[in-house]
Amino acid sequence: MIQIKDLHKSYHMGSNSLHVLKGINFDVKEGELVSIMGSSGSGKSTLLNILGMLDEADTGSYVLDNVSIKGLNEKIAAKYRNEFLGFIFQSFNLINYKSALDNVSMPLYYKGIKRKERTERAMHYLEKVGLAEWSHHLPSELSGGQKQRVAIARALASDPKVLLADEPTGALDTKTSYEVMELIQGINDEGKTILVVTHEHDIAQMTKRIVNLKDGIIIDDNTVKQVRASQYV
Ligand SMILES: Nc1ncnc2c1ncn2[C@@H]1O[C@H](COP(=O)(O)OP(=O)(O)OP(=O)(O)O)[C@@H](O)[C@H]1O
Repeated sequence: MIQIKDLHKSYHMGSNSLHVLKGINFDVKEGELVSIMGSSGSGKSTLLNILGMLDEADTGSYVLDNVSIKGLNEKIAAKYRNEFLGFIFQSFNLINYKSALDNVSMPLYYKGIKRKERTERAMHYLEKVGLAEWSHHLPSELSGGQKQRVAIARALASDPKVLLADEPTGALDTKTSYEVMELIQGINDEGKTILVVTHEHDIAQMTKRIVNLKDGIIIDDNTVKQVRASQYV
């Protein structure tokens, strides 16, 4: 589903430059649930922004669902972004004056889907995340965990090929974090390819594979089973 080869990215500020990604290689197969881990500044968000087609690498290649992403013009990139990718953010990014239902159905409006189908699809995904009864509530009337569930329903409603989650539990307490991760696991069990950026070990352990970044390079890339086995040696 994703093939990344020798990605490099630097930021330039005046005469200074910061080499943030220093040759990243990895593949993600359809149906995987992968976490990208690393301490602050290791390059996780930079990598996720590139994977999410919000930014471009300086060199290297990125193939998403057999499409080479590098050098696409903005219009085509936006089309692929909408078609292929769903995003989940730490701070939920919901529209505060719109109900849960409207938050979930709004992206479908921009895809040209008719009102009746938009509402049906949005309700279907709100049911899936356990929030059918909250569909007419505003985000301010929902808990953090419920807000993230709305955001997950919104991401799923467009049926993207890949879900990209940037610290999806970063604003949640421990119990709610585990509940949100269990929801993400359930979505993955149904076949969705999901990448989760996190700096928390216990969250990464709830995925199936952990890619560990340090100073812009991958220092480990193991399945969670391998990681657990090595902890008992
Ligand atoms: N737009 C930018 N311009 C200049 N420097 C940047 C920019 N974005 C990130 N950086 C720098 O690049 C490095 C990597 O940042 P990045 O946000 O990718 O790390 P991260 O692992 O996601 O960190 P965190 O967990 O704190 O979000 C940091 O030193 C950061 O200050």
